[in-house]
Amino acid sequence: MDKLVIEGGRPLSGTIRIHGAKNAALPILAASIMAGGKHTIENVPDLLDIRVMLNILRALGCRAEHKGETVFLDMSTLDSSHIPEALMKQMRSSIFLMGPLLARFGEVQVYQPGGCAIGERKINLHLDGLQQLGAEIREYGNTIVCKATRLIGAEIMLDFPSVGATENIMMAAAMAEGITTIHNAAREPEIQDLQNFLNRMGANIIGAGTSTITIEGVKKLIPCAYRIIPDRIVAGTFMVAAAVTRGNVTLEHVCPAHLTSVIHVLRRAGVQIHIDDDIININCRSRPKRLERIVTSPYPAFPTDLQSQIMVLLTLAEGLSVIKETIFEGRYKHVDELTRMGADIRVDMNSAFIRGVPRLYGATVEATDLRAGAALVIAGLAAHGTTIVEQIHHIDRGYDRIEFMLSRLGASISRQAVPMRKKLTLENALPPIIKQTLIEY
Ligand SMILES: CC(=O)N[C@H]1[C@@H](OP(=O)(O)OP(=O)(O)OC[C@H]2O[C@@H](n3ccc(=O)[nH]c3=O)[C@H](O)[C@@H]2O)O[C@H](CO)[C@@H](O)[C@@H]1O
Ligand SMILES: C=C(OP(=O)(O)O)C(=O)O
Repeated sequence: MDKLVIEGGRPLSGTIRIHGAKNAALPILAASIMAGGKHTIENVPDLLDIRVMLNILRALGCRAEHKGETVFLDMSTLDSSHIPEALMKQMRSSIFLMGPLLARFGEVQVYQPGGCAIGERKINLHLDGLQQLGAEIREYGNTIVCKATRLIGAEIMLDFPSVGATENIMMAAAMAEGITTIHNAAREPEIQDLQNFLNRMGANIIGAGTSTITIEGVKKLIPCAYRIIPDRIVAGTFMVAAAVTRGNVTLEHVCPAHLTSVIHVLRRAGVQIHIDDDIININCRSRPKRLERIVTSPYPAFPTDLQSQIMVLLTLAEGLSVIKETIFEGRYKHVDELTRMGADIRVDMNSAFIRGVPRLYGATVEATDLRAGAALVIAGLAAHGTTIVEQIHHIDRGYDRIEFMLSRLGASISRQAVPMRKKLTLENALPPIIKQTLIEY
């Protein structure tokens, strides 16, 4: 178990390159099993979730190697459609394998997935969608068995534009008989990336990026080489970090079009942003302005995955700001930690009221989930004194060595190992003299 130790108060300055998108890479790695043979996937970041996905692929019989930022996959040895429960529970994205395994084997056994505790995160829309394509689904406690002798195209209307359900259905439908139309589909850029990857393998899909996706099933997919899009949430995190520390930072290898809502919100807060092709410069010299209302909603609106980070900026803005979180009911766990650093925040239902304070103070805080952890790191960079962020395995799920990237921008941040605590048992708690007496007795 590691922790991050941050000495705050230094403006970030310099240039860094943004790594590939976790949320694009994970479904694409899952989709690759639909084509037997060798794939090369580039711009894949070295994240905990990616490691888990590669371990699942290995457990299913594939060969998978991650060298630098390239993943080499050989799907010709894939021989199982049963995801081990222990691996399934390590992240939410293990559910992405359901559609592809069903398409390839006609059956799949999975378990309820794990992942960050940010809400209930049901999988009913995934299961309903697969059922509409002809799958028969049985649930035995935690175990889900899904079978389909034939997958047949269907008209599917999602009750909510779920990112994961849209992706799972797209993948299964890519090899179904006939045409599938997904209405009220999610429109995130990662869905367009998945469409591009599937089409590169020979699928026939149009419409990703809009609310209606049409998939004409094909009989066979072929392996391919593909490059993952840049991570818009990592880019957004660094944009906020630059602004909060009143720094001047240039981000390379980003896709500004994927960050429209974020750029708009930061500009409203008084942050200067310059865009040049795939480069974004963030410059902030003064105290941020308050933001009356930020509402997290499906893309292209402001992303829930940047809600905790933007909240840090608002803790230091002049006046009262309001955030409304509409995607995950449990995504305000960073609030208590920020309060311990001096922030003034009140939460009422899904709204957070943030009254800006002149400064935050260093404290020992705990990352409760991935983006909450990133927010605490940003708060530590801006705070007076030392901040220690614990439970950083959550942060490692989505940021490739965050401390390394921030150090390159002049931050004082280091990763330190936390010594393993001795398990507290009655025996461990007894002083040696009493232990000896007991043994003799
Ligand atoms: C790996 C990945 O891409 N993760 C992203 C993906 O997660 P994920 O795909 O899990 O998010 P969804 O869009 O599916 O979830 C959004 C909302 O729908 C609900 N829901 C979802 C599915 C379902 O079957 N039933 C149901 O009720 C969820 O509980 C949540 O309240 O989109 C989220 C919303 O942008 C992001 O925060 C995550 O970073
Ligand atoms: C919630 C997130 O991811 P996941 O869906 O993988 O838990 C995230 O990336 O912020």
